[in-house]
Amino acid sequence: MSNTSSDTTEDESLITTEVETGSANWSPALGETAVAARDLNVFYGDEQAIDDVSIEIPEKRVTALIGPSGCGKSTFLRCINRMNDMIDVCRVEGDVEFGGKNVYDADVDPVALRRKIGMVFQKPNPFPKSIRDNVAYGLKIQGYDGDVDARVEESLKGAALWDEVKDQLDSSGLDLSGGQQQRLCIARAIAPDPEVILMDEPTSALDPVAASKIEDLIDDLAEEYTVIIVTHNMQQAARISDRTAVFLTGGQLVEYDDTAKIFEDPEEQRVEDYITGKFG
Ligand SMILES: Nc1ncnc2c1ncn2[C@@H]1O[C@H](COP(=O)(O)OP(=O)(O)OP(=O)(O)O)[C@@H](O)[C@H]1O
Repeated sequence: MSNTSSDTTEDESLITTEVETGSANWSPALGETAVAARDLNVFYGDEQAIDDVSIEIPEKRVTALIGPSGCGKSTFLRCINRMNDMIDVCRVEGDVEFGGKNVYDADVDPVALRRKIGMVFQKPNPFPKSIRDNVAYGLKIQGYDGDVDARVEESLKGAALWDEVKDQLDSSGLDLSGGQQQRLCIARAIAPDPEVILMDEPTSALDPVAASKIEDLIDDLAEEYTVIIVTHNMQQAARISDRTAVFLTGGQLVEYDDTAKIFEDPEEQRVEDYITGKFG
């Protein structure tokens, strides 16, 4: 959607790359690639957390990253918007392409990148500020010169929270329920008009009703945004994602395909064993 936005600068623009044809597990109907990793290796000191991962993630779809604890899902997710830059011992080799550019190129501004690739974390983390200011925060930092209140309303509507909070925009975001706080964080992530939303286990700290609302919301978000979600919940991955990437121990991407294929007829025995609960 923001390909056409007037505030998109050349540096930030997303030049979507054509999906390689002939790839055995690629459905042409998926459209263009939003994010691609090429020969990605990630290390924490001497420990390798991602092992030579290449993947093309389609735009405006939900892609789930699943796999046992410690297999590198969160590390991979954090590579996409350079959140791993914050970790001193972390070293990244290879490319992550977004907008036809490697996000690790020297001239990429990580702050601008994170406006285009927003992130939502496991535990809702609103700022100790009003609901309005939580959503407006990123807009103010980027010097947004449009109508902030209108953008706040639009973002809260986009996060399916507006009806619940429209009469209390000056109340603290911390006074909301856990599920509402998480939707507030989603509103905060979509306010700067991103193209990709990364979600790291966004429902695992929520009760089932709140989690179900976020799942419905993710489905709606994928009409406008590319959603990449780490989840431990395989039913959730099966319910909400179009594509599923299975990481296994050692940071290897073992299988990546349409979600139905992964859950019904995976190619790899190790994937079948993981999905049927034989390990992990
Ligand atoms: N900040 C860090 N410093 C050092 N090692 C780390 C750091 N973060 C992750 N690791 C290591 O990298 C590997 C991958 O971790 P990561 O959190 O990416 O896996 P994960 O699949 O997301 O795990 P989980 O499902 O438990 O969240 C693990 O061995 C972990 O111990």
